[in-house]
Amino acid sequence: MNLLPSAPLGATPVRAMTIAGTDSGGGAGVAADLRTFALSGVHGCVAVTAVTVQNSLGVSAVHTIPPEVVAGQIRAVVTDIGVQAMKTGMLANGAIIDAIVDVAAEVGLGRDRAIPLVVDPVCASMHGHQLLAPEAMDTLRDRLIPIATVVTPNLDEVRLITGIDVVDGDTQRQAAVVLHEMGAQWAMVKGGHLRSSPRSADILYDGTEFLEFEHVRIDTPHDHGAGDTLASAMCSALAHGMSVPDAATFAKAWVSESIRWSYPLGKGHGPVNPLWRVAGP
Ligand SMILES: Nc1ncnc2c1ncn2[C@@H]1O[C@H](COP(=O)(O)OP(=O)(O)OP(=O)(O)O)[C@@H](O)[C@H]1O
Ligand SMILES: Cc1ncc(COP(=O)(O)O)c(N)n1
Repeated sequence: MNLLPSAPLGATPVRAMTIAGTDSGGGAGVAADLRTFALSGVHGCVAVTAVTVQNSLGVSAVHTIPPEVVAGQIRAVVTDIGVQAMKTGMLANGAIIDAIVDVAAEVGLGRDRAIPLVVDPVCASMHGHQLLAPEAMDTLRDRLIPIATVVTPNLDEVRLITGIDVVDGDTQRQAAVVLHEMGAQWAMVKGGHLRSSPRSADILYDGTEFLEFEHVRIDTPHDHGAGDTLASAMCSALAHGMSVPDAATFAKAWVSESIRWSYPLGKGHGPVNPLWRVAGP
């Protein structure tokens, strides 16, 4: 695959920010995003939205950060360090989403603004634990998705956001149309959960054409953090100035390799592993 360029040692690199929760097991959330940012030549900045008590078996507690502290982290970074792209992951509740959308208008974040925004609409962990309050769904739909440069739901999230039950490529494309109509500039509907298919195919749509990104399905239980890794790789590529389709091509190859080199950890699901980028066999 084509890799993104790194800045020469000592020079200021491209910057990106993740607005997401922490995973104490280090598999998903902020930890996953920072691994991908660093390994794809990007300095990663962080706005923490929630602290989760989490391991390979699941999430046992969540502590949310006050909305004004989330907005403060974003404002502090944009006004000093400057970033070329951002992504959202776990946002926990509607008040945090409102704070992000408000500060986004202030700092020029989102579609048709200076800083592109990847919205990974995380609703639950892979173990089924809720990571977004159900009453926040309207705020996600009405306020955050309309400022997304690209929104990247998995099939469970598609069902919660659009009501569409994706069972094949046709319903996947139908969901992408609805997400685009909700205001996202691009919608990328991930097919990782269509487990009956031998290929894992994601559909990208911008209101004019459907693009498909696919890879043979890798047989592993260790796919914790795959969604975060796809979205942060796309964020890195956008920070480097790539178009959304080129960023999606890069991110799909990046996450596929990271799933291929995932490893067991704990008694449950191990994490995907972008360290293939530097640690060869
Ligand atoms: N077994 C697999 N083999 C190859 N690619 C996969 C596999 N599972 C998921 N993918 C790809 O990984 C990316 C993440 O997709 P997925 O639909 O699993 O999202 P997600 O549920 O948000 O991820 P996760 O919950 O694991 O963080 C997509 O590009 C998807 O096609
Ligand atoms: C803090 C945080 N953010 C995101 C996820 C989703 O990742 P997954 O679907 O692999 O559990 C998670 N489990 N925890």
